Amino acid sequence: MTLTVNDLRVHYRTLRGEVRALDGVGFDLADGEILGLAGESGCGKTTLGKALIRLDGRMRHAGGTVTLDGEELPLSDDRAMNAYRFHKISLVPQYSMSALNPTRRIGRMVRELLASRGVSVDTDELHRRLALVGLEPGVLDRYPIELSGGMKQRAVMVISTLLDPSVLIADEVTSALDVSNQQAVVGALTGLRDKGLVTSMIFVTHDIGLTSHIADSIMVMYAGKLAEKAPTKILTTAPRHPYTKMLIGSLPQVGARYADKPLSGIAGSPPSLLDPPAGCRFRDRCPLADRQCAEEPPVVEIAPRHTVACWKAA
Ligand SMILES: Nc1ncnc2c1ncn2[C@@H]1O[C@H](COP(=O)(O)OP(=O)(O)OP(=O)(O)O)[C@@H](O)[C@H]1O
Repeated sequence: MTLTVNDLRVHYRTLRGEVRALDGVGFDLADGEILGLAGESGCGKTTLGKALIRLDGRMRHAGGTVTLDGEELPLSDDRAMNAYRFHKISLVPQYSMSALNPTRRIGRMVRELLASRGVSVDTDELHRRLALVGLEPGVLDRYPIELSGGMKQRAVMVISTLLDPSVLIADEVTSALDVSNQQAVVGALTGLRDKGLVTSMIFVTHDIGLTSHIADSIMVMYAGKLAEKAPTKILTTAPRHPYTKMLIGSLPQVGARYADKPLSGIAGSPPSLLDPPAGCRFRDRCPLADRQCAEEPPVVEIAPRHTVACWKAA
């Protein structure tokens, strides 16, 4: 098992109190697995990715453990995390392609980044990796503004995986791209895994349709908790959590006309994570909710590799 996350709790300190962005999340990431992480805005996807790399000043590790390749990560110790960050676990952050330094050529950024980690550039290897994601060596002499969004995103992916991390977290790397650039980025990510340059991957996205093309399994989060995790085929064709069913049911279908099949959203909104209610957090929006749902549902493995947190899923 590459990564084991157990009852992870990460809060943000705010003037109004602590926001319980991750409130007891647990899952495994197997060797070679690409895990799609889905759920509506604010459910904690980005917080999970950040927590595994660096807790910023407002974030607090409130409990739980993360084990990577058999070692527990010192999440609260920023300095100790340096030994893991980028070397063993790496992140392509949301909006990272727009955050590239506009005054630096790509090649110089690579050299500076590697130097900061005490590693020198192996030019042949760098060219091989660029080719793997469909980029010419010439991109190293270019400024970010000279590259398309998809090229920048692929360059960031190469930079993030130069030290062959065990886990790569890719946060919304396809959101701002057109369909063909999305395909190129998804192809590049799977190529990095298939060539063994990263062992396993967490692919964070709003787009459950796209993630089903790349992910071996999908985890759906709701309001800081795990709702359901299952192999992709099962999660998309036979989901058990009412929230997953509604998410899948609200996906638009190409060719379906609104008049024949109106798009159905999920009425209501998630609870505030400042002071979340007890019990199932989805119950105010759930058509199946009853008195039992005032108790917090346990996360149950209802079939091999299929876990779900819902009283009504059994
Ligand atoms: N810096 C912060 N300070 C306080 N609360 C925060 C902060 N960043 C995120 N949050 C809150 O933490 C919760 C989880 O946010 P997070 O960004 O992890 O969700 P997300 O699922 O990644 O959303 P999105 O898809 O919009 O990126 C939300 O309630 C959000 O408002």
